[in-house]
Amino acid sequence: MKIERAYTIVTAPGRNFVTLKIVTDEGVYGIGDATLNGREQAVVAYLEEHVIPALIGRDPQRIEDIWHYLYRGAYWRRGPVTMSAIGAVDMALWDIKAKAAGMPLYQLLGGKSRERVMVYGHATGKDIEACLDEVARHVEAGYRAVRVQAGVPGIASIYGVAKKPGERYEPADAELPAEHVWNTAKYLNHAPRLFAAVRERFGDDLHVLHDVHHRLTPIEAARLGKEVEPFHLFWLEDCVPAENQESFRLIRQHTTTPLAVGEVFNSLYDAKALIENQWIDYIRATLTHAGGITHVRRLADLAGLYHVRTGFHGPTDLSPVCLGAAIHFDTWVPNFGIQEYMPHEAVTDEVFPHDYRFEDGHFLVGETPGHGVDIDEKAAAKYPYRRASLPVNRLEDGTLWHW
Ligand SMILES: O=C(O)[C@H](O)[C@@H](O)[C@H](O)[C@H](O)CO
Repeated sequence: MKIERAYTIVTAPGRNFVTLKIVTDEGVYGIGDATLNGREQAVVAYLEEHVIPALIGRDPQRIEDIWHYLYRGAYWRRGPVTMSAIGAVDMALWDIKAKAAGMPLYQLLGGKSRERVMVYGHATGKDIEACLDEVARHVEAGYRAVRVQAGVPGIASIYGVAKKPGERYEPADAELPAEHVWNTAKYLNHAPRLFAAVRERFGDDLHVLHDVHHRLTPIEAARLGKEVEPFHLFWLEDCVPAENQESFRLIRQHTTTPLAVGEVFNSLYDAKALIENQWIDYIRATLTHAGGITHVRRLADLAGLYHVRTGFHGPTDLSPVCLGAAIHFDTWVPNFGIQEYMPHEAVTDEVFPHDYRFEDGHFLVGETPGHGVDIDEKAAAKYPYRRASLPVNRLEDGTLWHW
């Protein structure tokens, strides 16, 4: 088998997505998700100029060799653009291998470790009351786990909370970055009240999660983790920016609140110290941004040695292709924790037909050979790319902060 053709498809059904399609001389094709929110065209250029020309004529079944060819062979290692491009190639090649074998992807990985994959949904509201109503809506829909984010009095806009009630939250909401204002003291005083209210209304059984979105310093994160211990969070996510993995040592010394991190990681090396020192409980790197199935499998295996479980990133800015492949991975991976789920818009699902199903707070993997997600190129052509950027955050004195 040989790779005959490969090309990128950029489409915006609801939001921008980049898909790589690899076609073989035997007619089998595979697709991979290459979407890097707010930086989509950088990955397209990387794929078209540097990756696709080097793939033509290669044997698509040699996934391992192609992975190293693209990683070591670039000389310049890691980084979100490179790793998302490699991730898309890798996902498409696993899709091809599984189709050629006539098996759903999870079978090739090692078979089912579980019957279904628990997900967490997002409940957000402009204040605690509105957020509780959203939690109730999720519980009624069958969710066992819910991430809660509420507006904070005195902070005009907050991460995760839509501008208008009932509106979908999409962070890349402007052509150039919108400017938000942040106040750590107000947030820290308010956040524990939200978790107290959730426990009060929904009891002990619901899994409650929260995303700090990288905004605290280590000692502030330690305070938050410690103060919310009575509310037994499933996890506290991205409590500090994690380039300095050592920061988590300090947080860990102060709190038993479980910690999750890694959605912006693109390599095992971003998480190595976090895992080996058991400073975290859940690793959130996912297939598109961290070099595909081949690399994330190594990361998950390392994590498993240290009791760290997976909790893959699953926002709407990863396409159904990444989500579908992730559900196969989640079905197989022994040290699975949870899968994030932000439902895509109906137009997105129309462009990306798939066989995974959501039922009773869980995903059920499909049985179609491959990863079970396709792209309808005709439908995709109806939704042209529009530049969209993630916001920036400033402190009240104008200092640029972490968004
Ligand atoms: O926990 C999450 O799902 C995330 O924080 C996302 O929603 C990011 O903000 C988004 O992926 C940025 O592109």
